[in-house]
Amino acid sequence: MTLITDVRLRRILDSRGNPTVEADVLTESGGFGRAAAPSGASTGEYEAIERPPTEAIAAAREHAVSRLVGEAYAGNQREVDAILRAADGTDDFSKIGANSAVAISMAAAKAGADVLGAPLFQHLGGTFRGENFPIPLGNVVGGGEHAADATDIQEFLSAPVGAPSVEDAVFANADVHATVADLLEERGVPSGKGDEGAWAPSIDDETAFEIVDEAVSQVEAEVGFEIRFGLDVAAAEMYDADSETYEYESAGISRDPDEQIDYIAELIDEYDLVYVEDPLDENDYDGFAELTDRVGDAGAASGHDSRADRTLICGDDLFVTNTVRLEEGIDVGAANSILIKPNQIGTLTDAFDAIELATENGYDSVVSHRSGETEDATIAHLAVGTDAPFIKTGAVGGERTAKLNELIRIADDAT
Ligand SMILES: O=C(O)[C@@H](CO)OP(=O)(O)O
Ligand SMILES: [Mg+2]
Repeated sequence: MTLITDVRLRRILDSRGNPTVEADVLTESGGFGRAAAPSGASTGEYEAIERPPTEAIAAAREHAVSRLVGEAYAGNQREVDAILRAADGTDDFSKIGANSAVAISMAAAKAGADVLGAPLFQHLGGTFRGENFPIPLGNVVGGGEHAADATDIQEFLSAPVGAPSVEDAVFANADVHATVADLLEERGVPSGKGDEGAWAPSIDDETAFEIVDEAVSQVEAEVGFEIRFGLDVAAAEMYDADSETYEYESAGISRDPDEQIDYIAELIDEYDLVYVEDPLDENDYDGFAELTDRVGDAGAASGHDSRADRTLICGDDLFVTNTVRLEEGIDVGAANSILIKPNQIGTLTDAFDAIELATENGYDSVVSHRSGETEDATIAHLAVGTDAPFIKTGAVGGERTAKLNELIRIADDAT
């Protein structure tokens, strides 16, 4: 019944106004799934390859579509994804493009769920997936590759670790975002927004820490549950391999790797950070291991939610959702958490395998959006279906709220 009868591919707009790939998958019994590929700006060196959409679509039509149509069952995700891999024939999807691959993979999953009449998270995770919801990490101030003339650190992330429900958590992050705007206005700092909807004022990192710390405390007092915050340093973007230093350009500071580790450890201590993503370059497994060893056990939330019982050191560009790179990290104790971005690796199967490997080894998974997004909400279902403890998908903005509102609907049994 879920035999794929058609795969249609087209170019659509993403949130940055760039073209991206959308896929429709149709099945024999009338099942339908539609999904679109997101796109990164601070992409990791080891990510699967995103091809220009026109080329990715042509290549997928030529090499993948005929292998799926009349051959594969949308309900059998591993089969669909294995066919995509075989049709591509490379390790990094450089032939059909990870953008075509991930769009087809996610659309097939939705078509499979549609035939079953089940919500996507249940098709992906099974009936007995449990009752947990991920804690949303909301980007409230940012710069780096996501906004010009703003903070060096790419993302300051509100983390409502004590929220009693996903709905409370989503609204708390929106409150923190709004409170940051008030605090910026009080200081007379004008601000636009970056690619993910976070405020992108022309302030240094130190000022951003003060403002986010204050905003989080204010909202915490209002809502009555614990809110902490975290960072995506996106340090690979500031690492200069020639001088072997991290360049904080707006602050005019250079840090060597040891100084960078000390700096991050001090920030965790001073601001009681619950989450730090990519604090070091994407090739520095040993540095990640040293930092994790120093701070990984710190920062337990005060008893609200056992899912936030330590400081997460998360590998994004380090692991690129790739089980081979994650294995290397596990071997040396680099990080205690992995960012999961399906388009970094190309298929839902690969993303699942990374989550499973992480869980087996005590690493927390953080399912994530990209800076370039669409209204596609698959990652909300992926996070719930895999029981991921965190999801990072912004705080405001239509392409971000598409996922956040879907989480609320899932909790309300209304998808
Ligand atoms: O670095 C990141 O984690 C992401 C998403 O926030 O950014 P991008 O999609 O630009 O890689
Ligand atoms: Mg990142």
